[in-house]
Amino acid sequence: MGALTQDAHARAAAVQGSLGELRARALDAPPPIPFASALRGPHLQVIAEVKRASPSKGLIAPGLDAAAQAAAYVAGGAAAISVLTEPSRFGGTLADLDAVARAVAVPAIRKDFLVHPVQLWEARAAGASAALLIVRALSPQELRTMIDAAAEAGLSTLVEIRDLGELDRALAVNATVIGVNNRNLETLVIDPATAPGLIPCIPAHCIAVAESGMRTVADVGPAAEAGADAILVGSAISAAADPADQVRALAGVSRRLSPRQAADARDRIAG
Ligand SMILES: O=P(O)(O)OC[C@@H](O)[C@@H](O)c1c[nH]c2ccccc12
Repeated sequence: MGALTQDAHARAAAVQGSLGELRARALDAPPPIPFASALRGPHLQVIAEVKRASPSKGLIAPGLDAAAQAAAYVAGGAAAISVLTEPSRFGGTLADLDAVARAVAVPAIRKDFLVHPVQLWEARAAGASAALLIVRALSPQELRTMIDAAAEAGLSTLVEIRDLGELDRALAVNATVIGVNNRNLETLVIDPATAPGLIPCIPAHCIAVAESGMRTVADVGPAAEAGADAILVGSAISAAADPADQVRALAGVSRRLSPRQAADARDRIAG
């Protein structure tokens, strides 16, 4: 992940001079669509991702039409669309984000290794309603700066964690939508037990999202059982012959309706 964040710093530096213009474009963009409220419901909500490629899988769907793909996801019931904008490993572009935000009436999320506020203004200028912040990729000071900058830009955040220490850092900056990544971004290895293990520790007032490595309804079961409000799915649906149908199947899973009991869950992990 070091290389990806270094790269992100270089990309941020390259657009630094355009901050004024980006802020002006952000103010002209259609207003952001509420993100957190889109992710609560009796069924598991699906954040469907537009993903052309990845470091672990290589090319997934290099030729996909981002806007058409997002429209198909929404037809299948997706509550929000995640759009990779990282160019070197994920084949993403800000143009994809812009196209998706124009094509659908659900929140679009900028998915990238965001390290600098100017990238949040880029996201809002491209029509995003939310942005991903990866706790592991940011110092505590940077995380605070990015949370504040996102709020100033009018963006909601999806704050990504992988362990209890990172959950505490997310809660310390009042994150409300918290994603638990099953994939270790350093080794790229998926551990499907990560999200189901940590989600019960996420306080009930937050939205809990299980991320990565889920392809089938059976794969989603443990996250739903753990009390996830939403799942984030990319590879499986980006390459699907019928993406609407696949999202529809995943979106049909009932979530556990009892509130998460964060204090108890922590005790179980600690003890
Ligand atoms: O393609 P998958 O295994 O369904 O995963 C989607 C999403 O969780 C993944 O793309 C992701 C989660 N966190 C990230 C951070 C950066 C880049 C990508 C990601």
